[in-house]
Amino acid sequence: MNYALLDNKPILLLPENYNRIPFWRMAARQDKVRCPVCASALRLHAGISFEPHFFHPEGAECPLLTENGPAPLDSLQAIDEMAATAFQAVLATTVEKDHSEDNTQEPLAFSTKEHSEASLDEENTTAIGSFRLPKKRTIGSSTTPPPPAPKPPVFRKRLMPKKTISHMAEQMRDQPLHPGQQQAVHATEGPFLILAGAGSGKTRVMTARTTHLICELGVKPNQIMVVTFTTKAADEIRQRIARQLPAGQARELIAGTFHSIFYRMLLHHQSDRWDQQRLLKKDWQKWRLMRETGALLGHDDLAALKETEITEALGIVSRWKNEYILPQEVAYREASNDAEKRAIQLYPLYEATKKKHHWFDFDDMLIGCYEMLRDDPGLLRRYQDRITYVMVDEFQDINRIQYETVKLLAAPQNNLCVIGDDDQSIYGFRGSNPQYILGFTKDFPQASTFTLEVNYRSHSSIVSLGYSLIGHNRERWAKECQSFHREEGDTYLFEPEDEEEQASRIVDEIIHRREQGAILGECAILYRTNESARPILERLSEAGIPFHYTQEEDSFYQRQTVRWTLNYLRLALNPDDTDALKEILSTLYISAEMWNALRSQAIIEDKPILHVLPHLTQIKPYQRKHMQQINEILTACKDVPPAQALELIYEDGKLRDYLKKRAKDREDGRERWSDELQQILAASKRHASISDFLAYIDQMARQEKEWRTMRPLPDEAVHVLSIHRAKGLEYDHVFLPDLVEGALPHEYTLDELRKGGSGALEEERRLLYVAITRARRSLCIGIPRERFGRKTRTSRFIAEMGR
Ligand SMILES: Nc1ncnc2c1ncn2[C@@H]1O[C@H](COP(=O)(O)OP(=O)(O)OP(=O)(O)O)[C@@H](O)[C@H]1O
Repeated sequence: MNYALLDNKPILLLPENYNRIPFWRMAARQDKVRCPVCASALRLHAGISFEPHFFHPEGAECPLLTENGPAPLDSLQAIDEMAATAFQAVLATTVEKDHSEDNTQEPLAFSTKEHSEASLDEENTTAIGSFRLPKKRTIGSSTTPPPPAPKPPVFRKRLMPKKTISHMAEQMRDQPLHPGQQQAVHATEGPFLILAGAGSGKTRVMTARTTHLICELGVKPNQIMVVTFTTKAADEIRQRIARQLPAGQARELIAGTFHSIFYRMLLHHQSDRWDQQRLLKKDWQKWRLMRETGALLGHDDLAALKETEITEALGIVSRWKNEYILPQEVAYREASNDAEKRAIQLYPLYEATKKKHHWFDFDDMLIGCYEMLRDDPGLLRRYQDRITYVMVDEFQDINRIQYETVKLLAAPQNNLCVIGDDDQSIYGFRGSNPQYILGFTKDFPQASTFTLEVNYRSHSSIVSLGYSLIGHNRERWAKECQSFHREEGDTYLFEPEDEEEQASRIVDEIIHRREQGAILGECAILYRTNESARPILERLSEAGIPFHYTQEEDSFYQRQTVRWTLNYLRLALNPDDTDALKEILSTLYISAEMWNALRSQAIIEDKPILHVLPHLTQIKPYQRKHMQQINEILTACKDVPPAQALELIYEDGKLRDYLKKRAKDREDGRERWSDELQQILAASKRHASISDFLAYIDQMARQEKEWRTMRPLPDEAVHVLSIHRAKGLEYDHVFLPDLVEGALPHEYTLDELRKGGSGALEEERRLLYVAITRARRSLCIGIPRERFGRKTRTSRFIAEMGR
């Protein structure tokens, strides 16, 4: 139903007031939205593909519902009529009452506004007769026309592709391998480049090619090396092949990622040197090593470096190593920025320290294997004799050191088949380079090239959106593409108010699809940056929907800025909360040493520590004034909604000033703290009281521990993952949040663009292309109108791909 009562006033869900949905959603959570027939609390369901509506929660008893739960579909109309009559009755009495009490009452669409907004309207408007006009506007005499009203956000619309691609011919349908795929399977000798678009069956072709080599051509499985991008892909190929081969044979196949195959070789020949106990797996292990080394060697500048600076520099070092650029080669390089300068300084030191302690990192495995084969011709020969066929999947993401090693192994026969899609190269920051796929035929002039251009995965409008977008990249191999599926598919664009509402809409949509028969495991939410995941995970948790999520960052609520902010709120509720006060002392410029003095004073005066703060003798007059203010602010915060309290704490309480100064002192130019403040603010807007908000956060913090250990069955949980991790995977329903400038394309990319480089923008476009092409049937793209409390701009990619 699209009508309900809010505080006994009728509200109507009509397109012109859909912008009220976040507020009504919150009111419904607080049981303030009621059914006009039975007066029970209603919930609001506002997803993406369907009209928003109010509904009775499970177990409600209402004439609108049958005894056995919601009424069957065929009686819906009768129910609607019944409710509408009841609603009209309330409406009539309300309007009558309103007219008799106040003849400036707004029309129905506006009578539903919440009080704060209504009073704001009164402040900013002037009453003339029964009309309200905005202040600072004159009537009639003005020659300048009023500025056009901003376009209302799009609640939901179909996103139509800019270019429509053709369908595959009817007579070629329904065969396990189509002619192009068959050709790729049967061409086995010599170098071979398969350029394949997204969803064109690369995995299928690799599997079929391997079985063809073994079953038709009698090649032994241990003579074939298949390199995949993920262990999961290697396992999948092995499983598929196992179904077609005698027992045990599939296990002999040399299949895996570059790292796993090369590491096995290293362990076999140099087991002492490559003991996995000596592997530096995590970034923190590396930066700690560097910091300690710096201190030991008396490099004060190194010891003073921040964790982020060391990690950033080691990222550059890793890229150099993947490009096989050695420390001595970078020594004389002119650094293009500070990070590169630090990397030049760190690289030799990092390598020497590792060597001294016999440690190694993942990049060393690649270099180690390459050098082992290059420097031992006898060993190389043995491998070359044994491995007679080499296949490399996701070749667009290969880096130099991997490519050089593959070339060594494939020689001299060069039965080297590489499969890739230059449009899906998304690991530039790790040293991978689409130039290797684009230049393969130069390295192997005798190579045959095939293209696979039919997309078998996605419904046609999804394929068209992907190709409309990627066509804007200059550095690419142009491909003709066709769609196997004739169904158009669902492609939606929606513009929620902010990231919180965006998460609510996605989750409501998933609930709706589940009711329509969709499997949760076939729904995926793909994000560009980790920040996008938080509200989504929280909303999934609230709705009790299981999900798969690999924690990639620290918990949001454990971050320093967030902890400080929440402790201010805790103190507002309870000035006796000593733990909270102790944590925020530094933000008040009170040293930890004063804590004991404060406690003694509080005991003597029998007051909360917060209240004795202004009376401390050790503090300066300006501090005393600030402490008094803090006490006043926190007292004022107690009874206001958390969002209002946060504004007071940020501004009047000067928390924002403190964080800004702190970031400046640490020369940490990144505005992460500011985004974090805005994220807390956005989250708080969904709660009416501080206690409600803090209880919610405690619950989320508890649930987060469960998220880390939760292992639901694949089909029974929604997938929440980064676009990078989604490569090679596919889902029926894909949701892409935050298609705004600064998120996708990422802020770093925009920085590079401002400096004149366009390479990073092309990689971001490829990233979005990968995301879009993961979807089989439906794709929903969210454009929150605010993110981190700031107005957003729609991602430039939207206009490139659709209309
Ligand atoms: N000849 C075919 N007929 C019908 N379906 C096919 C055919 N070939 C592949 N498919 C299906 O198309 C989908 C995509 O195939 P696959 O995952 O092998 O593509 P891919 O090229 O590896 O994709 P991507 O690079 O985008 O990850 C799969 O669901 C697969 O089963």
